[in-house]
Amino acid sequence: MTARPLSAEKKIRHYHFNLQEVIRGRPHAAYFLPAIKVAQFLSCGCHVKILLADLHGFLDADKAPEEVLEFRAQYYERVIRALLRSVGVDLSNLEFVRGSSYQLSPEFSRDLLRLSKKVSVHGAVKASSEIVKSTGDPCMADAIYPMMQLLDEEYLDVDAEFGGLDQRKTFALANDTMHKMGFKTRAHLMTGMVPGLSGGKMSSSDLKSKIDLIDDEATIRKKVSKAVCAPRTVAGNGILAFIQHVILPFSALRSVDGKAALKVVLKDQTEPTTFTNFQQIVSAYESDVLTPQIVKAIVQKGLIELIDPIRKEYTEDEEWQDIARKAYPDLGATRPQKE
Ligand SMILES: N[C@@H](Cc1ccc(O)cc1)C(=O)O
Repeated sequence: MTARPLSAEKKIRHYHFNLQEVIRGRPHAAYFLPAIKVAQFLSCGCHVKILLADLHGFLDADKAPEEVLEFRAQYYERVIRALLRSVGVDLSNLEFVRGSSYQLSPEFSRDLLRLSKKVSVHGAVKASSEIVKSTGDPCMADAIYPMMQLLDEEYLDVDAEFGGLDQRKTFALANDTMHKMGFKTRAHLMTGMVPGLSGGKMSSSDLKSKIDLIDDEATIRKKVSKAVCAPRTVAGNGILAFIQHVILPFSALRSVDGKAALKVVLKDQTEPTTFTNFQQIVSAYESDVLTPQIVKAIVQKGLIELIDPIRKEYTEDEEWQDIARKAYPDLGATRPQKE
């Protein structure tokens, strides 16, 4: 998807997207991926609603204990705003909605009961199987979770829902079920699951390798330099994936003509080469003129550029730091994290 604005006629229709965030671990650098997508939606003239799914976070095998939900929601909202500001996009068409702000209403409860008569227990558990952390025997929460996610589309009044590929079973359930409730069936947009910077899925529980959005320059450099990045190998390479999904689209969002451009000095060269798409980068990497050292340096520079304004905002904002302490009491979240 390019960052080119939609035609004026389409703009008036105002698309709604819903980017969901379960309040799990602390947001980290992988969040730039959906942030870039949201930035692209916004720059195309869409109206974006970000659902801070606090009650879902609670339902999901105690990922977020009830007493921290409010603070995590506040922390997420600040981080995501700062993240999008750092990408440099106009936020006037962006809205945050707290799940608990409507999911506890009598109307929602009644719809949930209605929906429970239209979905089989097996179907509901299957729908959430790639999302909730299974603890063996599925509990009722695992079944309630996807049903609430379906109703969210209706209650948020969106035209489309955007999420990772891991949402596909819930999206399939929505396709099969929404019409049975007299609700319209929404479009579902999915991004692939991208390898993390250290290889494997980037996870907020992997504290050592994950790059926090308030890490300082030295820490970012160190973590990126430790990342696994096999020469000539593109598959499973988190550094290249980050260039593909964040650095290149970020450059496109920044440019006047909406086109990506990445200037790089290749091995044994003195003049920079400009890459305009990922395929060119893949070819250069496979032939080793673009080396692991060079691509790591690209990611270090890009991350520092993106994270710097977020960390500055955080360090200057005592209220935010206080929220962080309450949201993540175990992490000593007062200062930008060092290893
Ligand atoms: N299931 C989503 C979170 C979510 C919750 C409620 C929704 O309505 C949408 C999405 C996830 O795993 O991140």
